[in-house]
Amino acid sequence: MSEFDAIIIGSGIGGLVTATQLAAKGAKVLVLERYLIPGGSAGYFERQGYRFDVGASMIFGFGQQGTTNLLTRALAAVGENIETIPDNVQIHYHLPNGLEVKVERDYQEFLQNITACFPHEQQGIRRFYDECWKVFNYLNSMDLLSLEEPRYLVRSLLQHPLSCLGLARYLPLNVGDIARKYIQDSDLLKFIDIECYCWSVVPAAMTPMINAGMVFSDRHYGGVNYPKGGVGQIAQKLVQGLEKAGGKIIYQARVTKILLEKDCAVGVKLANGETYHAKKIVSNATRWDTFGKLISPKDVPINEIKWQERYKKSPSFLSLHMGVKAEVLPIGTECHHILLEDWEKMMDGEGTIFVSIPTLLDPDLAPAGHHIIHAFTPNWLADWQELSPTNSDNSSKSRAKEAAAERVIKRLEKIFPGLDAGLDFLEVGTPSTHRKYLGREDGTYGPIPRRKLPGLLRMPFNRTAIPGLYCVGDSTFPGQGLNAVAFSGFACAHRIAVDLRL
Ligand SMILES: NC(=O)c1ccc[n+]([C@@H]2O[C@H](COP(=O)([O-])OP(=O)(O)OC[C@H]3O[C@@H](n4cnc5c(N)ncnc54)[C@H](O)[C@@H]3O)[C@@H](O)[C@H]2O)c1
Ligand SMILES: CC(C)=CCC/C(C)=C/C=C\C(C)=C/C=C/C(C)=C/C=C/C=C(C)/C=C/C=C(C)/C=C/C=C(\C)CCC=C(C)C
Repeated sequence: MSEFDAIIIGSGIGGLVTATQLAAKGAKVLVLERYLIPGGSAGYFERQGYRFDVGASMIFGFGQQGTTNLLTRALAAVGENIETIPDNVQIHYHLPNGLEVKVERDYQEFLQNITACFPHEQQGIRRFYDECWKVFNYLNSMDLLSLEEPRYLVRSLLQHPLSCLGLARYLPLNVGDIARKYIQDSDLLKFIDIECYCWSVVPAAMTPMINAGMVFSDRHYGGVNYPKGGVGQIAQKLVQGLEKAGGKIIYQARVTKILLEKDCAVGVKLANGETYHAKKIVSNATRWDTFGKLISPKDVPINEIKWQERYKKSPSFLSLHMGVKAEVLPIGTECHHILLEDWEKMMDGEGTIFVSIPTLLDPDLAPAGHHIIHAFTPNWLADWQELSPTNSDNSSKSRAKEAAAERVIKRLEKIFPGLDAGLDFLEVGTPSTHRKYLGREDGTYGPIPRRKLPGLLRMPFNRTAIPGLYCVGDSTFPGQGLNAVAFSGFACAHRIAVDLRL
């Protein structure tokens, strides 16, 4: 007998949106989280008076209008909301050959900024970004639910025929296909590459146009907004809403096995030996952790093996969580920065540096007179494995961490002179830290195409080939990003609710 309608493995934002949506529809839901607190990559940790976000602090989906404000909507569905602080510049880019661009919240101002750098491409710039708006306006005109639910598709097609057909046209396209229609300047095309890379971890040629429509337009529409109290608040409030709606979450509950009966998923087994049963099982773990670990290799369906031939793990990150004296930040410093000195190194390990300074929006996250600087840069687990304490002595790993942190800080001194001298706190996270605390294989940021694929067409939805088993999070359509995994949560809960006849 099933104790629950649905068990959700993992309390990342994808898992929590699925859980809250189902609980709000009256389902009996259990969330099992291996760590001490909810949120996964959107969690937090506290040290010496600082509250650090685990991941980046650039949050989409908190707008007040339209249908793409999925975080606002997910919270509202369980009677919750979060005070947010608008971020007026999405990113301040510091790029090769002195190219400096600020992506202002105001669309016209952003177009002026980028046109000032490439005046000969004025028309192409406007046409490219206007085409992204077309995608966004299609998405933002309709309820965003499961594309695996035929009645929803028919209803959407009848109510919003232009939006549906427009989206269907863009589903197989990548940003590079569109950008090259309008833009010739090779440096401007490189700028479009980093505009994509900084959230999709692949260049424009491999970044789905639907996701670019979301990011490149919503930053000027709903805007980037920071949750007061830190990114961790989103998961905390979703859990509060889940419990109010009758759902349950258990922490330190690491699922080691998804139980199958007659090839159907019927329950889970925890590391402590306990078992739980439910009508539907949802995995918020990555596909690599789900198929091959939670589902034993002999039971992995063939379509999952094919998926792994098309998608590979993106690198993880080397993260520097810094507490700094306030004087380190020049007046007018923006919250998010991208630093890259050589276009050729954009996708290399330690190539692009990402910076978030959330205390510029919420000063309460650091002791008075101090700021948080979270700097992170792509990094591979393999580069640390031979240094792991099990293979050699711990000190070689510590030295390597110190040296890597020094390299990043030295480069950041160009934007924040005096950073090194102004350091009050430093904690360095490696790919193994991400693997350990987030339970993500190799600490990966998520799946990326192995080669150019047709946009989002090959990204799987929530159902899997194993009856009763669903996936949610960044290993499912439409991929990485908090608002993206929130969409995947809405879609997953919608499909399950229909399957459960709720
Ligand atoms: N925009 C930003 O600044 C920002 C910040 C943070 C995260 N993100 C995005 O969030 C996305 C990740 O969200 P997500 O929902 O896919 O997943 P996630 O990795 O954040 O969460 C998965 C959760 O499942 C738990 N888990 C994994 N295996 C488990 C097991 N066997 N048993 C129990 N619990 C288990 C983990 O501990 C974690 O809490 C990333 O793609 C990233 O893009 C964005
Ligand atoms: C009916 C017929 C014929 C067809 C159906 C067609 C149809 C209806 C299609 C519908 C498609 C849908 C609904 C698609 C939905 C797509 C969504 C919701 C996509 C959302 C994407 C969101 C993304 C990619 C958000 C990313 C955000 C960020 C910022 C991610 C991470 C950023 C960083 C890690 C970098 C941070 C940077 C710095 C500098 C710190």
